[in-house]
Amino acid sequence: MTITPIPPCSRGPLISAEGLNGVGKTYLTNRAVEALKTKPLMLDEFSQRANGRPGLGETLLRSLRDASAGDPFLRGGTPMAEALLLMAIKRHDLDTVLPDLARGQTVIEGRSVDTTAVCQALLLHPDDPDAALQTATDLLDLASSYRPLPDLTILVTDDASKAVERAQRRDRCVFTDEQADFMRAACTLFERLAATDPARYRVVDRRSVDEYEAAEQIRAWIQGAGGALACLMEPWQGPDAACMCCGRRTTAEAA
Ligand SMILES: Nc1ncnc2c1ncn2[C@@H]1O[C@H](COP(=O)(O)OP(=O)(O)OP(=O)(O)O)[C@@H](O)[C@H]1O
Ligand SMILES: Cc1cn([C@H]2C[C@H](O)[C@@H](COP(=O)(O)O)O2)c(=O)[nH]c1=O
Repeated sequence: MTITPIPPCSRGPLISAEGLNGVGKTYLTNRAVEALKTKPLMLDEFSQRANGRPGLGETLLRSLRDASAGDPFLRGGTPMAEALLLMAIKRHDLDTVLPDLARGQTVIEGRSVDTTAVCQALLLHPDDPDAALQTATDLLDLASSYRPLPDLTILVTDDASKAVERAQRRDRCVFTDEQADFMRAACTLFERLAATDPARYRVVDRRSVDEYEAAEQIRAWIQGAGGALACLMEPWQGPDAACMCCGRRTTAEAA
């Protein structure tokens, strides 16, 4: 029996933008996209969904908002149950863009399962950064059994205090000391998590590049993400499953 590899999938790349509230994900990604001839499909961050699109994802998000009584990090006191709901929302997001990926469109998610891994791991281990890192990695493994991880994850990072300032100015609010501390811990954990998987993450650090360079780096990463992508498999179906985008199986038996 000979196994003949088949050509790469014609799907588009799935890219996520990650980082703290107010770090500039939306601002820089929009700047980057302005410079692209072919525009990606942008999947809104959670706060942009306030007015509600119909559907299951929105309903799940509303129940998290209700249960967390206005907490900016959707903390309702049961971090693992919340983690599973957040992963379900991110699975729902993927479901809604599968037809776009299948026709070759680039899709950019404003936040993906890495935010879930970081925030929920910090809630599970508020005083133990190493345990939080291990749990964040484990939560990403769990998330990757719900849905494929993004092909590329762009982490925008900065001094946490600068991100806090920008988010406060934008939202005309003042974070409590506890919320600002949570953001500082999330900043460190995002950076440590990114370092565990350099193949998937690209990090733009606003402490060392200005906004023009940052937007240009992001543009180049988005532009370079397409082409020669592997098929997108249902993680829970194993390696012989058909691609969610092109419908093919990754290996074909030849006579
Ligand atoms: N280089 C910059 N110069 C001026 N304003 C900026 C810059 N970067 C970001 N901002 C502003 O800071 C605010 C926060 O940025 P942005 O909304 O992009 O953050 P974000 O990472 O998407 O945050 P969140 O996840 O909370 O939505 C916005 O009002 C944005 O316009
Ligand atoms: C996806 C996700 C989000 N959050 C938090 C992070 C923010 O404080 C809000 C949503 O804001 P956004 O920047 O507009 O997306 O929700 C979270 O705690 N866990 C998550 O998985």
